[in-house]
Amino acid sequence: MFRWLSAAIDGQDRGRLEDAFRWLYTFVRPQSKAIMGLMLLSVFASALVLLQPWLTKLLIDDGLLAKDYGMLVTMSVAMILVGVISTGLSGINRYLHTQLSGKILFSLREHLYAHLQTLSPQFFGGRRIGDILSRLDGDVSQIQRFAVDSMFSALSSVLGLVGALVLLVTLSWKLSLLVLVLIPLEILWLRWMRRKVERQTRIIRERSADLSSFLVETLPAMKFIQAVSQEKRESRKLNRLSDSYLTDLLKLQVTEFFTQAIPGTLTSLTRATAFLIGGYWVIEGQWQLGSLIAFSTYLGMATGPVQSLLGLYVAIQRMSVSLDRVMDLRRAEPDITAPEHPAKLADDMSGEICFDRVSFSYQGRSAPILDHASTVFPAGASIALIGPSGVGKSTLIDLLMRYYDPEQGRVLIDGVNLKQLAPMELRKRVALVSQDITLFRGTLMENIRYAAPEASDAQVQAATDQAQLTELIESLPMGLETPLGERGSQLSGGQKQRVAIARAILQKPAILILDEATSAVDEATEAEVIANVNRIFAGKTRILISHRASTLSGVDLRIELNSGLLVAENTLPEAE
Ligand SMILES: Nc1ncnc2c1ncn2[C@@H]1O[C@H](COP(=O)(O)OP(=O)(O)OP(=O)(O)O)[C@@H](O)[C@H]1O
Repeated sequence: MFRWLSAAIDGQDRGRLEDAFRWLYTFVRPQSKAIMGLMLLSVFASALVLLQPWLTKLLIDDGLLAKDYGMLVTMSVAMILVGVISTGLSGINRYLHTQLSGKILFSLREHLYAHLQTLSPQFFGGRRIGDILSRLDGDVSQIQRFAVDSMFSALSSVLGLVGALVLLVTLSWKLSLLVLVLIPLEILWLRWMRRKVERQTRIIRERSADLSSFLVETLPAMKFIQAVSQEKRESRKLNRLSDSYLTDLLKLQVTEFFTQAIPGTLTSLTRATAFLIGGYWVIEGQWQLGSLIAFSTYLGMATGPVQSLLGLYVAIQRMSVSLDRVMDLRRAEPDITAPEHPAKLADDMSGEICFDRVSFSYQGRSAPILDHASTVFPAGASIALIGPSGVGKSTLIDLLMRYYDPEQGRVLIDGVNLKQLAPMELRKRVALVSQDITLFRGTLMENIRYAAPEASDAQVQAATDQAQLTELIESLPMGLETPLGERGSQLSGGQKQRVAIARAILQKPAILILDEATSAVDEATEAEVIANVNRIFAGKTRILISHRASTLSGVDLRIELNSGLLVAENTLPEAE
């Protein structure tokens, strides 16, 4: 089946597509019971649809023309019953269909989201967020529409087609020959058009990704755009993107129109021919009027499914484009993985960090950030990591958090190579407060608890006191329960930093990193925050990165990063 589907699609690597279908099937399989139920319903519904014209034929030929009142009443009642049952079935069908389709759509999206969560910053850095969004939204919906809607419509089409063909032949095998001419012509036409549809669909999906990317990039940056008075420029950009989307959409519409219109016209021609020949037979008394009317209805019923089955071609082309775009996300491999048997860090770990001849450079950049750099961040000490801007201090922290692995050398915590640890285990023990504070829509309380959802109210209260947040909380209308708005837009830079520090306090890490974490607060508040941090995290390893001398005064050790090397210098007098 997967091979057949892949073979029906042009322009793509078949093996790759077969894999994609197999992957898609893993989401459909768990729903097999619901699918069977819906299939049964479809069989019933199709049978009822096919019954209607036959009842009409009996009503005309055996009731009206034969002047049989009993038959007239029976057929009328039967028609009403069939109509009512059909309506009931279509209601149930719709409900179950939406349920099934929703389940497949959401499990697909949740699976992809979980996969994205395993990917490194390198992946997200190299992609436009709007493009990822468009794949997760539009493309996933397109696949779901195919996996459920098109498949069921294909099933009822096959049932409708077979049933209608049988009844057509029963009514008149001679006139049925017309269908034999019509169907091959339609198939030939659609085969010819499908490559065009596939190409244009791909373009449309890309245009839609361009639009999403534009909105995702510019909406959060609106304040900056206003500040530099570039609103018109962005509006023009949106206008250009919309224009090119519309142009390509219209091209696709025209192609799709002709793809469907030619078979439609052929059907009308066939129908007219059937009326001409059949009508002649009725006038000549060789055929009955009811049979002619039923024949014409069944002809429509036979060509309708042929069209929708062939329209399935178009749906497959559209879906294969989306499937490939989604699989592109699925195929992205996580750079950082947990080893099969990960090591554990002791509960009372000391927090010593060792860089052992570590080399690292970013892809596409020639200058290495670290070049056989070695040093030890002693356990329980407060250490200033210093170096000029852009030298690689944050990168070093990324290596320590294992967002990247070194090209050479090892990073060790308590003597354990980070590569032997599950990233989650490591990151639970290291709290990082960086320059960019991530806050989510939700209350202040929820944001502070983000890294330690199990923390009690009293613990949150204590953490906010230690992070100098008391005054802010008192000024907020609902205290800790105040909603923060999109990405904490109601807080100042310094307040955000203190929220992040409270968060880190609750995480109870063995190692704390403050990467420019207090740069946005005034020196007096900073001194207080740092004094508190030193008190709360006494005995834990603390790494401070700052360009402010005051932040770094009073540390136990300074480690300088320069030209890819790490050099440690003691700041305290040697102990006796
Ligand atoms: N994802 C990336 N891909 C390629 N190059 C990068 C990436 N991130 C950072 N760099 C480059 O690596 C170098 C080190 O950046 P990093 O942010 O680690 O410096 P830093 O010492 O923390 O700087 P600052 O003190 O200004 O915060 C810079 O030259 C930067 O341009």
